[in-house]
Amino acid sequence: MQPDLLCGNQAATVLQHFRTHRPLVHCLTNDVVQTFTANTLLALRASPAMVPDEQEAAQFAALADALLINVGTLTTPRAAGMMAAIHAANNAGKPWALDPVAVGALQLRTTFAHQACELRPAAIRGNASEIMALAGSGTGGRGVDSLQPAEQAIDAAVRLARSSGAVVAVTGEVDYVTDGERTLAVPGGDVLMTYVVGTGCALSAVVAASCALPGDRLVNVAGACRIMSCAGELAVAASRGPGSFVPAMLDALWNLNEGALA
Ligand SMILES: Nc1ncnc2c1ncn2[C@@H]1O[C@H](COP(=O)(O)OP(=O)(O)OP(=O)(O)O)[C@@H](O)[C@H]1O
Ligand SMILES: Cc1ncsc1CCO
Ligand SMILES: [Mg+2]
Repeated sequence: MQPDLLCGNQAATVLQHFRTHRPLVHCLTNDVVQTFTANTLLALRASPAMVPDEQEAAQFAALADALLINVGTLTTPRAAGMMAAIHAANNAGKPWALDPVAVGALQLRTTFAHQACELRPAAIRGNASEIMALAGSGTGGRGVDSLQPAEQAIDAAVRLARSSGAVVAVTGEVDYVTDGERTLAVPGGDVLMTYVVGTGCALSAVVAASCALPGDRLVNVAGACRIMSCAGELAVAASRGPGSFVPAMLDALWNLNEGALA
């Protein structure tokens, strides 16, 4: 089945909803990407808060609009805090998203991610190797990097969406977003984005936030992907390499408009 292309006006609506609803996003993410993730959400006018302590995480997940669980630098105590937050979010009816960083060969995070998939995530966002490993059709990537193109993970993403109930986004040169029945293709971005740490992790925070916005969750998650890939393109055009890319990316998110998304 050929995926449909996400329309520019659908992405523009998602961007507008970010700016009017300003979702409060509880981010339990890895040590490498905390500041970039928070700044990415702020540039979209959302509100990030990192609250990792197990007791506080359970309290805060019930208050926030959405929760991000990213296993990039998972440790046993952090896993306990994340599980407490997931249960609190579920009990409060709040959506949460999973980023299965480097899931596959490493035991703690792989076991944790499989358990998390049983707990009704609203969305899962990963690169091709991660999504294939989580769907049971691969052993993961090269550390946090993918060894496969996103196209190769579409079937795995569809299976994972059906088994977990989540909207699954698999990113790469083209991003594919599926609810297990419909699949949307989201073009754009630039290969330079893979040479700056955390573009995928920050996207996962935007995906989590998008699940708290009004509208169809599939379109919201695809819109989140388009917002990041579009800002990435604009940032590459305005920068000279990975160093100047990061501030250019935040500026591009801040200034993003309907015309660019179309
Ligand atoms: N070859 C490419 N061409 C264009 N855009 C790309 C390419 N590869 C990735 N991207 C974009 O980069 C962003 C991050 O996706 P990627 O698949 O690299 O995530 P990731 O591997 O989880 O990254 P990280 O773990 O560093 O956060 C997405 O917006 C995606 O569309
Ligand atoms: C480099 C790295 N190592 C663990 S998490 C992370 C961020 C990219 O996923
Ligand atoms: Mg990643």
